[in-house]
Amino acid sequence: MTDPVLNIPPRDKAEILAQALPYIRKFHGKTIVIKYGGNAMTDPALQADFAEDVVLLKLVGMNPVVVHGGGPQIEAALNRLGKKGSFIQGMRVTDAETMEVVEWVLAGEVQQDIVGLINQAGGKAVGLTGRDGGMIRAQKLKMADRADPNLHHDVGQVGDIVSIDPSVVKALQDDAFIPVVSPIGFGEENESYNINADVVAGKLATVLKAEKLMLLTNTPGVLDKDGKLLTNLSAREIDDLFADGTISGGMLPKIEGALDAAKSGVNAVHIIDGRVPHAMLLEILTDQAYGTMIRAR
Ligand SMILES: Nc1ncnc2c1ncn2[C@@H]1O[C@H](COP(=O)(O)OP(=O)(O)O)[C@@H](O)[C@H]1O
Ligand SMILES: CC(=O)N[C@@H](CCC(=O)OP(=O)(O)O)C(=O)O
Repeated sequence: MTDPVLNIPPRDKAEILAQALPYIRKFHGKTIVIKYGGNAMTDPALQADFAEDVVLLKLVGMNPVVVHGGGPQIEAALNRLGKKGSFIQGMRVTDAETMEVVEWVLAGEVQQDIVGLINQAGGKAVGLTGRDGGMIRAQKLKMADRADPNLHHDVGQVGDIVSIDPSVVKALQDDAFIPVVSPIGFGEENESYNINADVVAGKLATVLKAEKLMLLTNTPGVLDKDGKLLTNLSAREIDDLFADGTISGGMLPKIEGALDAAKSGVNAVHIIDGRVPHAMLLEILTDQAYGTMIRAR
């Protein structure tokens, strides 16, 4: 499909690669964290394109790490059980039954689909949750209300990341594997936590000292009140957008994850449209500015 805002037609991969050499040199050996949002992965043809693009990045010497979401897929599974999900400030309220569904949908279904597609495209993907290698330690999130910080919301088993140990991801990268991470953490009593995938992607990019963080979603980027694409956003501009309600729902944790990574030293942080074929390759391998770039200052 054509990008609805920028009016960019789908590009042929060969055309992208013709421009790519300087970027392949620049990012050789660098880590690129790619958040693959549940809303960007609804079309099977685009999923196959995504997997091929990840393999291509690996083949030319970069180190892609995929963190996947699955909000719509979790919602569909809950609906099949006669349940309906609810969200507070972009976070799913997660009771014990919902947590079980989250674990089997993310780790059992979505992650394994992505692993299978990457392997089919010629890569060697390995699926991990935050439990594997003791990667993501979490605790129960204490969520303050955005409008009234004295008010707190109980969102159940939603996790706040305590620490990320990236050694399992690094070991896999060094061995030519492509890690595919589900956003599930574990607590002191070995309890499971549901963590927003954007937040995991932001923190993982930071601890891996990634060169780039790309968040693939189902909008052309961050939009202003009139639906116009904002190509560049600083921390201050983001505060204004939070304050006037322009950013809401799933975009709240996305921008938080993005800003956290930008402030912690990840060089380039982009929110881009995963519905555009090869959006990720266009962003990484061409000089085309694309989606919204999040800047620390
Ligand atoms: N200012 C904004 N610009 C773009 N999208 C926004 C904005 N505010 C809220 N959103 C919503 O955020 C959604 C993306 O977040 P989310 O649904 O969690 O996607 P993903 O599954 O990719 O993480 C968009 O589809 C849109 O509905
Ligand atoms: C706490 C919380 O909200 N967790 C998310 C985890 C999946 C996710 O983040 O999926 P997307 O990236 O597709 O939105 C959820 O349960 O939906």
